[in-house]
Amino acid sequence: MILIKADRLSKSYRTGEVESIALKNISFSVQSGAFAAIVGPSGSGKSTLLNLIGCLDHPDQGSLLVCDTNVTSLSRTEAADFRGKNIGFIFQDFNLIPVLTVFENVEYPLLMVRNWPAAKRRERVLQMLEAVGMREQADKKPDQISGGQKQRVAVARALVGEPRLVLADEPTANLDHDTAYRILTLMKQMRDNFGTTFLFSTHDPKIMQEAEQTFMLEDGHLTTTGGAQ
Ligand SMILES: Nc1ncnc2c1ncn2[C@@H]1O[C@H](COP(=O)(O)OP(=O)(O)OP(=O)(O)O)[C@@H](O)[C@H]1O
Repeated sequence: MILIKADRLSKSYRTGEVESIALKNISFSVQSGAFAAIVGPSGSGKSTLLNLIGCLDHPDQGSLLVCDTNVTSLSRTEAADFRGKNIGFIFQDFNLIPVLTVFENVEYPLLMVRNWPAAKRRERVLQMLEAVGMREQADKKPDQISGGQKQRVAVARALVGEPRLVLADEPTANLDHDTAYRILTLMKQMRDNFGTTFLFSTHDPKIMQEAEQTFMLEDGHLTTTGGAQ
């Protein structure tokens, strides 16, 4: 089953008189359960593409289907509702809330988008912390854990609301290679265990090899696709 289908997507940014083309006529699809990477150098359009798929921005042209929804022209409220139900996000700088504990950071999305009783929330958060190997650290604050551990917590937070899709913008950019590799292994394990589709961006060829499907971007053009279509 196809989870993401992009057809001739284009996106430009205008700053004063200057227009920069971030994506030009991008077409591709991602199957449900994929572990896929968008690869390309800095400025090639990776974040722009992830932002469109995550409904954080609109394309100028083309169509985009995500989780059975045409997201091309959702309103802000519709987009927020769609994201809450379907998409988890992982960021390169982890984006944990410093004043909250590990447990509270993972619980946060449930408080925002799920009307679950406290006991059910607690059970789900502990299940996710267990899955990423961070249950013992539940009461610590983000500044008391390592970068790799922070990203483990971020993986748990992304998955806690049972999204169909996780989008990760350079999730390993701030990690050393061994830790980066372990985070990718963890993400793949989560895909295997929960069936969640993962799409992540990277500029690192070594990290790219961990993906089962790759999309290469260069100056806003999709130059190569590899792996399952
Ligand atoms: N908000 C914006 N305003 C103006 N130009 C932008 C904006 N966001 C991105 N761009 C431009 O669009 C192009 C693609 O940028 P994008 O951030 O998507 O690339 P990227 O591959 O994610 O790069 P990086 O790896 O450095 O994050 C670049 O030329 C960039 O300068």
